[in-house]
Amino acid sequence: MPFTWRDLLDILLVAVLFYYLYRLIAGTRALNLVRGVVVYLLVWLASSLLGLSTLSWLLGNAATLGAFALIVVFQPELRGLLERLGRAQGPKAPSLVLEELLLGLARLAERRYGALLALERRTPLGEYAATGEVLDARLSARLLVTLFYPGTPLHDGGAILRGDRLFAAGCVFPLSEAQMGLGTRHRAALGLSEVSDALVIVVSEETGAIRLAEGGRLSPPLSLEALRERLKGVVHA
Ligand SMILES: Nc1ncnc2c1ncn2[C@@H]1O[C@H](COP(=O)(O)OP(=O)(O)OP(=O)(O)O)[C@@H](O)[C@H]1O
Repeated sequence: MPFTWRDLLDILLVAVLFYYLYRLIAGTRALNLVRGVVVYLLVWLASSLLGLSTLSWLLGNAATLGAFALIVVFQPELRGLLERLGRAQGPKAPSLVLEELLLGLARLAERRYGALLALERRTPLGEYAATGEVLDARLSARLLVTLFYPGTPLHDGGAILRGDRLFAAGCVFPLSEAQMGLGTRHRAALGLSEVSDALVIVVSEETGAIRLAEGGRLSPPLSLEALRERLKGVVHA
C-alpha cells in the first residue's frame, strides 16, 4: 500500500495527541504510573515472545484487574485531567493565583514575616509535603499571611504550592551545603532548588527582601514586578 497524505496526517495527529497527553500528566503522580505501565507491558511482551506461558498468562490476567484498580486509585488525577482538557479550550484567564501570590508576598515582606514557599513544577515534592501538614487549600494572600504569622505552629518551615493549591505547610526542605554565609531559611530554599526543579521563594524576616532560588542559585532581592515577570509562566489558573 502506498504511503499517502492520510497516513502522514494520521501519524502527525497521533504524535500531537501523545505530546499533549504527556504535557497533561508531566509532573503529576500519573507520570510515574505511566512509566510503570510501560515497564509492565514490556515485560509482558517479552514473556510472550520468549514463550514463558505461565508468566505471560499471569501478567495478562493481572492487567485486567490492575486496569480497574488504577481507575479507582487515580480517580482524582483522571478527574483533574478531564477538567484541564475542558479548560484548555477556553481563552486564557489572567492568573488570579499569581496576583494572590504576589499580594501575599508583598504583605509578608512589608510586615517582615519570614516565609519560604516552593512552587512545584515537574519534580514531585510529595516527600517534602509529607514532613509537614497537607492543607490542599485554595491559595489566597490572606492564607499566606496567616500561615507565616510568627509563632503559629505552621509558620516554621516551608510551604508548597502545587498548581493553584497551597498544598502543604510546615515542611522541612533539604539544607544546602553551599553559601554558608546564609541563614537556614535561605539555605533550605537553595537546598530544595538543588535537588528539584522547584522555584523557591524566600521572604527574609530580617530585611523583608524577597528572593528566588532556582537550580541551586539564589537571586538578588527582587521587586514585585520582577517577580511577576519571573513567575508568569510558572503559576497557572
Ligand atoms: N530545613 C528547613 N526547611 C524549611 N524551613 C527551614 C529549614 N531550616 C530552617 N527553616 C526555617 O527558617 C527559619 C530560620 O530562619 P533563619 O533566621 O535561620 O534564616 P535566614 O535565612 O537568616 O532568614 P531570615 O532572613 O528570614 O532571618 C526557621 O524558623 C524555619 O522556619
